[in-house]
Amino acid sequence: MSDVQNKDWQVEQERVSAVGEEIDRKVKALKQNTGKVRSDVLEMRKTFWEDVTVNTDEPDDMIETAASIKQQAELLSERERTHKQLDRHLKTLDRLKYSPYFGRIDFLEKGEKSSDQVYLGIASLMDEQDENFLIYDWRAPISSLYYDYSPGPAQYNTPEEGIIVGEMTLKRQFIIRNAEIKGMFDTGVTIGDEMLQEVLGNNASTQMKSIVATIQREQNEIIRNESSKVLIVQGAAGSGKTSAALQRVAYLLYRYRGTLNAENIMLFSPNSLFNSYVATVLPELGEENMQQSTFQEYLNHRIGKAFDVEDPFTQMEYLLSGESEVDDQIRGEGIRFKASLHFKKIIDQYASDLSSQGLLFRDLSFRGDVIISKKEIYDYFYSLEKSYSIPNRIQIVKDWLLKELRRAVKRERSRSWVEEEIQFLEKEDYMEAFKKLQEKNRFSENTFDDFEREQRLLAEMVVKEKFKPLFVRVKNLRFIDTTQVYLQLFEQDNIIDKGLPLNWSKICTLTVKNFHNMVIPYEDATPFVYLQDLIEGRKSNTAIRHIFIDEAQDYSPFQFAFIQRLFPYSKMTLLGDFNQAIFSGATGSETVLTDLNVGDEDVESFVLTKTYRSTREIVEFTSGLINGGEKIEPFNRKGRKPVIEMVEPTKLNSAILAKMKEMKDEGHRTVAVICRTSAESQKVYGALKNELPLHLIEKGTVSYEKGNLVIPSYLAKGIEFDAVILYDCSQYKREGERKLFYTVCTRAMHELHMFATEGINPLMASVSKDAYKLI
Ligand SMILES: Nc1ncnc2c1ncn2[C@@H]1O[C@H](COP(=O)(O)OP(=O)(O)OP(=O)(O)O)[C@@H](O)[C@H]1O
Repeated sequence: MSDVQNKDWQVEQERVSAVGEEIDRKVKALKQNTGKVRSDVLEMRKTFWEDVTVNTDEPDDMIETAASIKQQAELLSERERTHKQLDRHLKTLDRLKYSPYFGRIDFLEKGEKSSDQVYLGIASLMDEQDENFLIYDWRAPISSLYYDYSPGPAQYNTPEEGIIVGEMTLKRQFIIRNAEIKGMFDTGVTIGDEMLQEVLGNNASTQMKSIVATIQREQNEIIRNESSKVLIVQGAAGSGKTSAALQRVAYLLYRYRGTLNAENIMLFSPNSLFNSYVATVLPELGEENMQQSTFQEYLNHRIGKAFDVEDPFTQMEYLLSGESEVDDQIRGEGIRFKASLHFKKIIDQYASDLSSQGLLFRDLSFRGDVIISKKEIYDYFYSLEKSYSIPNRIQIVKDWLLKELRRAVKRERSRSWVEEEIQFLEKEDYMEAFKKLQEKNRFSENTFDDFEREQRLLAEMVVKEKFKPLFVRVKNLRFIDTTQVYLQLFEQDNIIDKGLPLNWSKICTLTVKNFHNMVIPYEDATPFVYLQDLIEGRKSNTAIRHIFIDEAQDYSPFQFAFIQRLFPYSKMTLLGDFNQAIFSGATGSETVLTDLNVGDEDVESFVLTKTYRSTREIVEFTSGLINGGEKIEPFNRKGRKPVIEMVEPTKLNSAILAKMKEMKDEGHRTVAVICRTSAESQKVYGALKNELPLHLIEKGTVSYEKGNLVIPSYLAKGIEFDAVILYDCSQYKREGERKLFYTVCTRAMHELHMFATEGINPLMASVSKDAYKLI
């Protein structure tokens, strides 16, 4: 290091220490404040019931009591919120103390005499007088200079003053750990190769990390995009789509602080494992996590317990098992058809036809007798004014049915079964009836009249209790036979007559059979819920303002249209890679990335071709597997070539065991054996679990630890491992599995080792022989 560099280093270290002192001061002040709020909260929790006036004697008192409880609860929750905020702030300061910033730029604004020094960290920090920024938040407008430019002319955009032009005179990067500068580089064009090398060369983590220190220019564009309604990011495996998405959430929360909260943002992710994988990024950046769900969870929630909804993983297992080529073909055709916007249009038309005829209802029965028949409901529905929408008419029918049920309750009171039931009532029920009578002030003394009234009340109680399920059913609109209405599409010839797939009648038989077995195949779940919404009407969700769909290639055009309808006021960010469309790859259906039904003016698309996860050698191998792979640009990190090792089937398990041990000894912390199916994973796990510490990942697994893992192919998407061992790559034979094969190989950061029992698979024919080592 030269003297000048040495001096710079010293000056910067002094600044780090000075900033550390300021942080200490702020922490001290904040802790005092937090302590006060914490004791307030504890005190309030302890004395909660002393501070509310509880009196339940009279209705008026009850109202007053409720109001008092509410007021006290609001006070408590306000204090708790403040406490949470202070706590978060403290944690952020703690992180800043450890590593206050990662970058510095000197910027000379046009017309100014001296340049500003801008230090960038995960949050901003003011000096003691609260006048100057010691650290700028990485999301501040000026910080974008750091990501977008190298030294020289530069500009940035501010919401208040528009574009600010000037010159960047210095760009410096820091690696600071425990308040000590460990590395410092003045950089040129890109954001330091050195720094990226350092970050990417590390071991894989079981939790995703934030990338704020090394965000690349093209990623920054995505993170800060504010203009588009639908933003689509198509990016190669490992190009940082998920990372960009999460930093974008953090950016939006910063940019729209005060109007946009974490609850207003929703991320649809591929599975529960992925949910926990990404869960630490935002808290690490001092932000609350957005809402997260899988689309499957949403569908399950909507369809309820009446049916088993098949999940995409079961669908995948079925397709991979290749049990019957013919069944596969029919199922595949059905899946393609039901994923399409054409099918959505058919359902739209069908729903509009249902306005004049064809809706189906269920009888409402009580104790074996039909009290309102489906025919009566049908007649009532179609007697209503046709200009009312179906959902409006359904509401009117509901009100009518509730009225009819109340009438039935009255009729039923004098039936003999009621008297019998009364005999079996518990003492508490009598007491309750007695209390009610007292409340009504009608109970005078032990007269005959009183007895009569009590009997009437008891009868009403008994009947109402028995009628409860019927009321619930009507309120939940379960008098509509949605299942049968959906199945009509497949049972009546005249409803769908255009653009039908070849094996339509077989698809119909299969669909009906599944529903009768109380199973909704995954491909039917969205169309079914969509039709249900058209009939019942569903209030759109207005709370969610921004939707992120990761692994968007797994969503069909129909599913995306459905999501858009649910969240009409929401902006959308879709991130995906059509080379990893493993579900649609297996069936050849369209995905939302290939068939997006939104106006061009609303859409902005970005393509990420640089990839960061894997070593150059692994990328050279994996990009040979796909069309257009030559466009993928690996980050220059050296490693060993992927290896394909021939092995006899009987020796496969022991070879895997030896390889896992070897990888571990080489210092890899997460070593994943990726199997094609879940059945295969279970077999490997069973065979090896007593030989070394091993975790099996299944579709319900929510998190995983470092170490040795066995995981089915389709669950590995989105995550990464130090070393990947492919169980038996000879099995990936069909063209439909190319994307699956590409996806599993791209999970490896440092090592990719493939075992093969029947030689190289045909999908590898397109890969240059130089890109792997065959042993
Ligand atoms: N700018 C960056 N700086 C540092 N690391 C990065 C950067 N961009 C991406 N990475 C790293 O590259 C890896 C892949 O990133 P990520 O999972 O976000 O990619 P992806 O495009 O979603 O991948 P896939 O489609 O294969 O699931 C992660 O380890 C991530 O931390």
